[in-house]
Amino acid sequence: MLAIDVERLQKSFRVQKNREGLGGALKDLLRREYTEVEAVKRISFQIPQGEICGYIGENGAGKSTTIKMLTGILVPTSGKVVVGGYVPFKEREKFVKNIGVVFGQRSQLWWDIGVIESFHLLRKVYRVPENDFRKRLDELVERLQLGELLNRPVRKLSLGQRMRCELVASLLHNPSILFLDEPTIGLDILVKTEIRDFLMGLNKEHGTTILLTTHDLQDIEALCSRVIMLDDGSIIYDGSLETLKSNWSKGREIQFQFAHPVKKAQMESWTEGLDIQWRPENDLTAKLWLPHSVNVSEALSRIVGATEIRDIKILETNTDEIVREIYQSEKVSS
Ligand SMILES: Nc1ncnc2c1ncn2[C@@H]1O[C@H](COP(=O)(O)OP(=O)(O)OP(=O)(O)O)[C@@H](O)[C@H]1O
Repeated sequence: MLAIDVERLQKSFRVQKNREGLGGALKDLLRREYTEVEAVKRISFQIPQGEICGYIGENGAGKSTTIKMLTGILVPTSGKVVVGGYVPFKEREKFVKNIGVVFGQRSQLWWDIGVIESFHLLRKVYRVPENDFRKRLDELVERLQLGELLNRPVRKLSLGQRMRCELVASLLHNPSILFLDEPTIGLDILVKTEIRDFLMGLNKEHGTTILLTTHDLQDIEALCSRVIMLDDGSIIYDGSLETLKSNWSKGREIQFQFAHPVKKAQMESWTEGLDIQWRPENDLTAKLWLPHSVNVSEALSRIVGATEIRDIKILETNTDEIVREIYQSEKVSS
């Protein structure tokens, strides 16, 4: 079953033009002029139930506008949007029972009351039966270790503590689809890891579909099997992170640990004639940069034949760099 079905979805905003100077301001008063901003340009994608999908793009690419249409906050200008079997902006009451939303920069909790009071209020909003609520709350509190935080007012929580509470709040009604907008923004690496582990577990155990918007590509690497990349309102990539990396990385890096000290000139002599760069770190370790054009097995056999190797490590392609490059070139084929 499809959790999210989007076809030729489009959103334009009418934005007031501001003319320059005092004369311009007077003219604006008498006769306003407007321009159209097309924030989302006829995008189509389908997300099956149980998938974790990353939704990425530069500032202003149209991510929030899409999420707002998917969660029923904004009405599309045209196109089809069905989430959990409902049209979000039309069937709001039934629709919201099926989704959870966490906006990293905005809270759904009441600032001055204890966290547990907010949870009770949300139970009433979503009409969750008391027994189901208790069971769910106990499970979530244990998973996210909220125990002693429950009676504190939200304003006295750290950002990491608040984010954990936000996640619980979004899941109390057991939604099958979760929208996360920058859920780890501003958090330290420990809390980020905790949240990523929690989301992974949630997806595995409950089959929760997750659409994750983030600028933190480590979130994507840790969680997403699929990534949709947006640029200027259009989808420029929809596929696996692996394919994105292999299509876009220019090569790979291999780290060698030698059994005996080696000088850079010696390393270069082993791979003479190959378009390869050696970067020694000390006498016993060096990194080798191999562009895709170079035959890896030829390079490796030359090196292994020339010296004794203690260890070889193929280093991960740096996704941040790849994505930055794609944003800059603004073209990608899936
Ligand atoms: N309410 C609005 N009125 C007019 N223009 C808008 C409105 N909301 C968004 N836009 C414009 O639509 C475009 C897409 O904005 P959107 O907020 O969806 O981008 P984003 O990818 O979420 O960016 P960010 O990463 O900065 O949150 C931008 O040009 C933005 O200025």
